[in-house]
Amino acid sequence: MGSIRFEGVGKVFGNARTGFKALDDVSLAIGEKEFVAIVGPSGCGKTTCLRMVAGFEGVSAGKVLVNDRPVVRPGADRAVVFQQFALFPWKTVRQNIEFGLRNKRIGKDQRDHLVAGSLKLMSLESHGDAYPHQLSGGMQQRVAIARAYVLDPDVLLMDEPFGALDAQTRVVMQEELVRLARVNPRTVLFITHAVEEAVYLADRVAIMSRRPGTIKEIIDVKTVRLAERWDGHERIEDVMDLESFVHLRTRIWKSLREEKAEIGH
Ligand SMILES: Nc1ncnc2c1ncn2[C@@H]1O[C@H](COP(=O)(O)OP(=O)(O)OP(=O)(O)O)[C@@H](O)[C@H]1O
Repeated sequence: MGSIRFEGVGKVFGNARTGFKALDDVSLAIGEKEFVAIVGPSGCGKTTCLRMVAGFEGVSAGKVLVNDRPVVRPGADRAVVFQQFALFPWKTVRQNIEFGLRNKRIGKDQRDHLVAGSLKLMSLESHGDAYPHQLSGGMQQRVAIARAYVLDPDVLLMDEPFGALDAQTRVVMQEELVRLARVNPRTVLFITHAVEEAVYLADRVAIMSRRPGTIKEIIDVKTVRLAERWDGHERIEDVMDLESFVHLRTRIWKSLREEKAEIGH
C-alpha cells in the first residue's frame, strides 16, 4: 500500500478562464515505499502538488490517485509534515504524538506502546513530558515526524520539513531521516528547495519547470546510490563528497538553471 499517481494534473486558481494557471499536465507515478523528492523554481507549484495528494486542494484537470483511488479529501492513509512544525503548544511531546492515535480510536495500552516506540525511534525518550516551546527547532521537527510516523500512514507528505532549521541541525535531521527511511521505508513525497537534500534523501528526484509547473525530468538516484554504496557512509558530508553524488547534483542544478534562465526571455 502507498502508491501515488498524478495523471495529467492541471490547476487553475480562480476562474477557469481568467484565473492563474499554476500547474499543467503534471504526470508522476510514485511506487510503494518509494521516496520521491520534488525540486523546482520558487512558485512552480510544488506545494500545490503535495496539497492535492493530502486532499487539501482539488484538481482542475486530470487525476491524483493514492492507492489507485482518486483523492477527494484528507484521510488517515496520508500524514503531512510541514515546514513550521505545527505542534499543539499546549500539549506535551507525548500528547502531541498520541493525538492522532486517539483520533484513530486506538486503545490506551496500544497507544502507550506505540508512543514509547516512536519516542525511542526519534531519540526523544527524555523529552516526552516537555512542551514544544521548551525544545529546539530540530527537536520540534523530530516530534512532528514522530507524530506522522506513529500513525503508520501509507503515504508521508513532507513540505520543506527542514527549511526552518539551522544548517547543522538540518544535517542531523537529514541523516536521521535517511536512517528512518531505510529501516522503516514508507512512500514519501518530499518537497525541497535544496538540491543536495533531494539527492541525499530520495530514490528519485522529480524536477519541475517554471510555471505553469510541470514535471520536466525525473532523475533516478537509487540505482546510483546502491551501485556506489552510499549507504556504507554514515556521514552526509562523506556521501556528498562522492563523485557519483556530485555528478547527480550538478546535473539537477543545470536543469534548474535552464528554468531560471527562461525568465529573461
Ligand atoms: N490559494 C491560492 N490562490 C491563488 N494562487 C495560489 C494559491 N496557492 C498557490 N498559488 C500560486 O500558485 C503558484 C504555485 O504555488 P506553490 O506554493 O505550489 O509553489 P511552490 O513551488 O511550492 O513555491 P515555493 O517553492 O516558493 O514554496 C504560485 O504562483 C502561488 O502564488
